[in-house]
Amino acid sequence: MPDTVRRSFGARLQLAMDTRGQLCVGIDPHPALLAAWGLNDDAAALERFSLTVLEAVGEQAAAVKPQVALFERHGSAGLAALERVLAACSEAGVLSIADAKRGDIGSTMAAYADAWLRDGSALAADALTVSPYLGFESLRPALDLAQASGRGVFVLGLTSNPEGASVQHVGGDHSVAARIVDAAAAENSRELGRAAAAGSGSLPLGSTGLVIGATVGTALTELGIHLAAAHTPILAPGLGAQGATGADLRTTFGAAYPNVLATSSRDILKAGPSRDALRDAAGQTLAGLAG
Ligand SMILES: O=C(O)c1cc(=O)[nH]c(=O)n1[C@@H]1O[C@H](COP(=O)(O)O)[C@@H](O)[C@H]1O
Repeated sequence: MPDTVRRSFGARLQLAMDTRGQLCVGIDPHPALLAAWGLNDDAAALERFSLTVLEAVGEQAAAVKPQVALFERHGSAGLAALERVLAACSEAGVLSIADAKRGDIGSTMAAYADAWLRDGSALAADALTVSPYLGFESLRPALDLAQASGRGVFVLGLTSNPEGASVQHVGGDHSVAARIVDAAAAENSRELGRAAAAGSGSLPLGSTGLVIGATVGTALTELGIHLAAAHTPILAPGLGAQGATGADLRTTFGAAYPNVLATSSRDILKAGPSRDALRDAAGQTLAGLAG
């Protein structure tokens, strides 16, 4: 990333979605997928798998999202493979979202931010998934470093798994999820206000995103959560393998749908290792998102 005029993550994501559409392809090299692709379950195979996905869908996807857990399975060799995959995303001009779901007390959060969001870090990605369950403000080091370095975060809001409701729905009209959504919106208002004051013009999206599952159905309405007027990017996992469709996304998010980056992993990855088949699968998913 050049040191001169650095664009925000929100601006870069908006450009990528305007040009390529609203699809993020998850890079989740599960052991069963590696086997189905005829690969061993080792670090070299993770890299080959990931680079194949990147080559296949790099021009269709607004972003790719490597699932860090599946690299951690292979210890330092797996993380070294992830470093090379993140570097390859950057060289290919494809936004990378490291799905590590980090969250800790502020002093430790600063170290996670340093690892994933600092220029020059071997694991630097364009954005990182983070967990707010130690308190939204515990994420401050990541929020601040992301904005300072032209990167972003996606904060877990309403996750795609059914168990998430037992924590995230608590509080009714003042649910945990609604508070996270409001905190992200406030963060983006401040960022966009500073950008406008600095003469950067009006930016459509801030750099503090939310994770809201494609599978959440009517939960947004039930919890009284309104996303339409917010400048918050929304990462929506749950397409395909977890059962959600493009039509579900359009219904669930309504007027906020333009801010949604829909993400699918296994449903696309199972088409590999043929690059053409991966491309076709991503193309079909994109067509479903367009309606
Ligand atoms: O942060 C995420 O990406 C995430 C949040 C969430 O609520 N649900 C969810 O499935 N994910 C991730 O998104 C990916 C979904 O994979 P598939 O179900 O294969 O499409 C996995 O890497 C999950 O860890």
